[in-house]
Parts: sequence; C-alpha cells; structure tokens
Amino acid sequence: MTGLVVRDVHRTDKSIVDELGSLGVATIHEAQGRTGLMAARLRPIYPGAHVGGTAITVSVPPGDNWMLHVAVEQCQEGDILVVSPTSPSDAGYFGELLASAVQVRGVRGLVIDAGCRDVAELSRMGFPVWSRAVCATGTVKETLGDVNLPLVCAGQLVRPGDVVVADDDGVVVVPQRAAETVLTASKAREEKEAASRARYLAGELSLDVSDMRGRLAAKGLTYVDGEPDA
Ligand SMILES: O=C([O-])CC(=O)C(=O)O
Ligand SMILES: [Mg+2]
Repeated sequence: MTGLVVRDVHRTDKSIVDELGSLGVATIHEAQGRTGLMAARLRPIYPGAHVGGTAITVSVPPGDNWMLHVAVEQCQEGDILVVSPTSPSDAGYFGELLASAVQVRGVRGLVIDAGCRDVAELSRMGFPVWSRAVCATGTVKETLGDVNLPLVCAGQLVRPGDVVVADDDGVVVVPQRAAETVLTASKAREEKEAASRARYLAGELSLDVSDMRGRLAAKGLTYVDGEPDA
C-alpha cells in the first residue's frame, strides 16, 4: 500500500493514564504478567525522565520523517508519540524543532525505534525521548506512511490510544482494554513492595520475608561447615 492513512484515536481515560504514569515501568511490566516491555535498546536521552501518556502511533519509512509532521496535527495534551520505521534506521528523525511543535500541543515525550538528534536542546527543553540511537544524520520528506494504525515498536504491539509509560528502566505499553486492571494490579504490587522494603530495612532477610527457605530445602540446598565433599 502506498497511500497514507491517518486515523482518529480513542484514548484511554486520562485519570487512569496519569495514575499509571506515576508508577514505575518495572512495576507495571511485572503487574501485567511480565508483558508489554519494549526492547532494552530504547534508552532515554537524559536520566530521570518519567512520563505516561496515550500513544499516537507513526509508521515511517527508513530515513524519512514526513509522517512525523503529519502526526503533529493529531497530537493532544497527554499524548506520547510512538514511532517505528518499516526497516531499521538510526537516522535522526526528530530534534528540537519537532519537539517544540509537539511540546506546545502538550505531548509528553517521544518513543522511537530509530534515532533522534539535538539532544542538548531536548534536554534543556525537558522534552524526554527514548530512542535506539542518537544520530545527527538527517531525514527526507518523500514517502508516505501511516499515523494511528496499530504498529510494532521495539518488539511490542502498540495501538493508538494505548497507555505508554517510560522511565530510566525502559518503556512499557499497557493495552487500553487492560489499563484499569493493570493499574489496580500495579498499585497492589507497590503496596507489597513497600511492606517488603520496610522489613528489609528492619534487618529481616528476603529468604524469610518471601518464605524461600522451604523451597530452597526442597530443591536440595544444604549448608555445610568447612569444605564441601568433593
Ligand atoms: O528537522 C528535522 O528533520 C529533525 C530535527 O533536527 C528537528 O526536529 O529539529
Ligand atoms: Mg534539529
């Protein structure tokens, strides 16, 4: 297909998105059954960024950022741009100019399985990007792609309007239909970890806090004095 598709988005409820966005990527990933995590090659361009938002998906040809300009018009407050090239590319698709254009529209960040550039300016602007490369190579505006169709980005299926949360640990996608359930499970996990943390800080061993001793013994772990038998 050579034609361009720009589709309307039905976004996840904002209060759920914002609550998920306040939780860590590792927590959410665990709470949704260790699913949804994008490949570890996506790294933040500066440390400490932590955002949650609704996905605007952009499928782009290698070395061509035209569809990003088309996508800007579709963005609303609370969105995160999720960009994936149809073939691998490290080119610098996105920089401070495009960031200016989307930041005024309330976009919270960019996730791109390709390159970005102008990272000093992006850092100064406080516009977070998770990318597979930082690369000054420019891109052209020649070939159409798609905006707001489901796509695969860094190994994960992302549908427009899904929840995307990103922090120093990586990027996780929460499908819109599961968002409320995953939020509940994530909050429960946070509470459980808070209780464990308090016990660790009080000097208890994780072996006891998590009842591991019986399972270790069942596996045959033995404690010996001196040298183990050869
Ligand atoms: O202009 C581009 O193609 C990408 C860029 O550097 C910017 O957005 O500032
Ligand atoms: Mg630039």
